[in-house]
Amino acid sequence: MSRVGVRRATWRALRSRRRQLAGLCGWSMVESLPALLSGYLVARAVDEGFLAGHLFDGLAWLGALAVAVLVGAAATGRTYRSLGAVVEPFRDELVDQVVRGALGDATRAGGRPDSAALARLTHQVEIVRDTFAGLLMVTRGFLFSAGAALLGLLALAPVVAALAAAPLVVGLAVFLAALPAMVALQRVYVRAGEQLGQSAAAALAGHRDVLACGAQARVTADLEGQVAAQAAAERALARMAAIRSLSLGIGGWSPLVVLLSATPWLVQRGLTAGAVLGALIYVSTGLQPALHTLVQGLGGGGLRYAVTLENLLGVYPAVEGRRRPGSATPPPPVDTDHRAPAVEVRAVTFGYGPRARPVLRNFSLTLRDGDHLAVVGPSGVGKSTLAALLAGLVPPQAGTVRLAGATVAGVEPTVLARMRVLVPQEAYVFSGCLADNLRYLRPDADDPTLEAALDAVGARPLATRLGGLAAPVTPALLSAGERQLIAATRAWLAPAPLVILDEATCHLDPALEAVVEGAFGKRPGSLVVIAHRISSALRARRVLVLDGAEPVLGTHEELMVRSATYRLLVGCWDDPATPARAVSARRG
Ligand SMILES: Nc1ncnc2c1ncn2[C@@H]1O[C@H](COP(=O)(O)OP(=O)(O)OP(=O)(O)O)[C@@H](O)[C@H]1O
Repeated sequence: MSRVGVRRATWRALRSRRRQLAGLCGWSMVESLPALLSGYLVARAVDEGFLAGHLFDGLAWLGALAVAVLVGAAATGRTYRSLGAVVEPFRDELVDQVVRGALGDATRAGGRPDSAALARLTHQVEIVRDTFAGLLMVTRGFLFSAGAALLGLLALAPVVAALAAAPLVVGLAVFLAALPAMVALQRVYVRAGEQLGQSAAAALAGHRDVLACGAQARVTADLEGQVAAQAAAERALARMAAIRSLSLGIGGWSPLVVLLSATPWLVQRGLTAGAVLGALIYVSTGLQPALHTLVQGLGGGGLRYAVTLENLLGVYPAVEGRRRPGSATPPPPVDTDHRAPAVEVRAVTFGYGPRARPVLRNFSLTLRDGDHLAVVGPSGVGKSTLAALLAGLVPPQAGTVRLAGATVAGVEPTVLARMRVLVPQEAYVFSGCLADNLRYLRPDADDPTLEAALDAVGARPLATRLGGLAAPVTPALLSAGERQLIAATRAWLAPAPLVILDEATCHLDPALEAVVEGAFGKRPGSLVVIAHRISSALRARRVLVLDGAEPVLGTHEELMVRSATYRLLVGCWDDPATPARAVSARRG
């Protein structure tokens, strides 16, 4: 995501809150009253009061200044209220988008949202909120305070305004010229920190694997390299602070020097002592602090704002334009071949680490469109691994997995979502209404379509119990089976031609499981069921037995003859839903 994206998002946030921004500007104007009047009132107090021998007149002018200060202080409180009205809605939009994006990614990938990443992103949203607020405050503070001080200087004498404004402009120009380089360095620093955080977290989470593979030295060297890179980035950023000091020196301090050294000349031209004092007050209490705040604010929080927002927009670009279910842009088309097999696994070898024994070795499988396959085997043999390979969640170390002719390894989640839907055992349901949960993989589905899906999958009683499509869903209050039923209905609605159920109905009673699998069996496309009960195998057209040796593929009858593992599994499965009628139903 580019800087242009950040600029566009910022302008959009400001433009859409013009009224609140006008309020902020109005109160800022009142707040800058002391900055506008201070030098002028002091000049009058000195010239017409104290130097003229009129003590009370002088005090009266200073009293007027005190009133202006009180009014300004009262206005400061109101500026913060207006600031909240501009900043908080922007923050809400960002949070909304980040959470939607994370849920969308998780649902499309058929798993849980990455809560650590989500926490990191919402923390970044808070950073953006705080720095956006800071940026607004320092920018408008500079514009109004420096503007007011320059106006005051003009009122005193145009020549002193020119003497003070010239160095200010040069100092500001130096700072603005260095700003892009500062943003670039800040970006490098933030990226280095993120990379280090991710690598450290990955190393910590996988420390057993690291030890098992004997990779401690390599992992430590990698992390040390990243620590060094982050330190170098921080040093480079710190060096940039020198530029900030230079611009402050030119723009903030040299106007004072210029004015002081020009005093004799100014006095010769008829400038009064009060006017000289007033000009010095404008520079030292108006221009200089305004520039100081701007430079420190932009150079600190402003850089963090730009880089953090850039980061967020890069993860969820829709932050730029709020994405709503139903208005989602369709994912790019998948380059599929309708004549190709629905699933084609060719000579796949996969293991969870270079030294780990492969879970699948030289494994091949072909399913035609409309096929219905059950996968059975002892615990830990690799059934879920096969499901993950078919779903493109893990890439094979050798061989290929193709769905309708398209390779799945390394494909974007949005594209994968068009090719297959994987329903894991841990059903993912999010807080929201039932309809939102069901529509997640098919945002354009209207209510009648959702109702039809509920009927097909046998989820109608659950929907009625919850209170209909608009009823709120609280995942923690649902039973595991109810969550599975919602996830199954969502998958049934998905446009993907291949459905993979990985023990996705294990918490349903056998009768409801039969209804769900029957619904998927009638759905156009292909179905792979990692079987939890023998009844699932009996309903399938073909069964794949994985037992660590050579996988065996066949019908139930064939496998009863050919596979001792299968016979053993059938014998062990204590399944009340295994009557002969299930076999005859399948045959029919
Ligand atoms: N992320 C992982 N990292 C390392 N090893 C893993 C990982 N996931 C699974 N394994 C190992 O791979 C093998 C196959 O696991 P898998 O979950 O595919 O088996 P399964 O047949 O689905 O088992 P179950 O029926 O108990 O769910 C097991 O030995 C398991 O310990």
